[in-house]
Amino acid sequence: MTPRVAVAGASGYAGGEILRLLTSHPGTEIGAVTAHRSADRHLGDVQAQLPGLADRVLEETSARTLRGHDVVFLALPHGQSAPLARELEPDALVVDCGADFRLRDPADWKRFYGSEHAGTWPYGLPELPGQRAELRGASRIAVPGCYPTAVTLALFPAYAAGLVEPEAVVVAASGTSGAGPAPGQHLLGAEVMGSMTPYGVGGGHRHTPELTQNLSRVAGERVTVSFTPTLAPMPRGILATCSARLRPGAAAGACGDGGEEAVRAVFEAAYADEPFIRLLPPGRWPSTGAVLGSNTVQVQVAVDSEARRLICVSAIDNLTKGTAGGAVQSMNAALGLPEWLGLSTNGVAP
Ligand SMILES: NC(=O)C1=CN([C@@H]2O[C@H](COP(=O)(O)OP(=O)(O)OC[C@H]3O[C@@H](n4cnc5c(N)ncnc54)[C@H](OP(=O)(O)O)[C@@H]3O)[C@@H](O)[C@H]2O)C=CC1
Ligand SMILES: CC(=O)N[C@@H](CCC(=O)OP(=O)(O)O)C(=O)O
Repeated sequence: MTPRVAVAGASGYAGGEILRLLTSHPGTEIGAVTAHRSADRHLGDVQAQLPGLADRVLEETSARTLRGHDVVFLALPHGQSAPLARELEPDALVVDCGADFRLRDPADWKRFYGSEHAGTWPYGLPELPGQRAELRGASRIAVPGCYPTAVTLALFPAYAAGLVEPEAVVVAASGTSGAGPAPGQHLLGAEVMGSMTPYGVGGGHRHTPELTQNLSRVAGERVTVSFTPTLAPMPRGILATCSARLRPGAAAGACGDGGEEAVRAVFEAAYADEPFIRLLPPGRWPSTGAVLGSNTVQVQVAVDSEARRLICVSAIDNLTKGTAGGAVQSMNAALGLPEWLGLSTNGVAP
């Protein structure tokens, strides 16, 4: 039987992107679409890019409207998912795009989100080593933050192979849709266009513990991450530039003749069976424009022999692979469907 899918937060950026993907998903049927302030409005009033669903009426977001579905996507502000999820059927698949269930350490949650920790769900990043087994048949999934998706997928092969020291430095630029449509002064077009600025500098961004959690798990030891996010004057996309010092043994090989090929071979092997990760040919670099609207992750790696550092660069669309695409991919994995169903590797360019 075709799974019936509800989308909570259907009036938002992430909810709208989930619906865009589900309209081309051959294995699901769209059920309730819900919202908060936009409840009772037509979807066409708030998501003009979805003409096929324009006549659907947004219902209020509540357990009553979401129950009775096989799959429920929650695309709500942080903190709203946990109380709602408790009221949903235990055997429905609930996929949360918010942060409520991503972190394992309650102290991390308290420090970065300020409230009580609601728990930890299987993490919706199928490419993370060992994660597919955890997702298959799962009834609750926590979709990663957009920066953690871009950074973890760029760096995990280096940590899995023991190539680098457990201290990474990441500078990542994101399009403004990553912040949602909240009318903060700093997101006005006049403030954002033609200008770039960092934020959350000095370990203050809430994705820092998520990055540490992911990379430490792969490395088998605690990995610290110095993470600096940057707001870029574009609607969508994340470009993450990640680096880590090569371990002395690895550096000797990686910085010598043919070393970069050996490093590439590690990444090629790690990504070999991944439908959405593309290690670019030597000399080509990831660009956000090339992955727009797709579930693709572009990656490139280089060895800086002088600094003895490994550089890994990735590009994703924050709303597709960084949220809604990752959510649909994880749903597919949980339901035992091909992971690529409803998801494209082709971007929209120029
Ligand atoms: N934007 C991105 O790139 C990413 C977002 N996410 C996560 O996805 C979630 C949604 O983000 P995004 O779509 O950007 O945010 P939006 O602000 O665009 O959408 C939020 C949605 O939640 C609804 N909503 C607002 N307040 C409440 C409330 N109190 N109770 C129930 N529903 C409410 C809104 O309804 P209405 O508009 O009708 O009031 C809207 O549908 C967040 O947790 C975010 O962190 C994750 C990764 C990346
Ligand atoms: C540009 C921008 O503001 N981006 C958001 C990240 C959005 C996201 O993926 O994260 P969550 O799901 O954890 O909110 C931020 O830095 O807060």
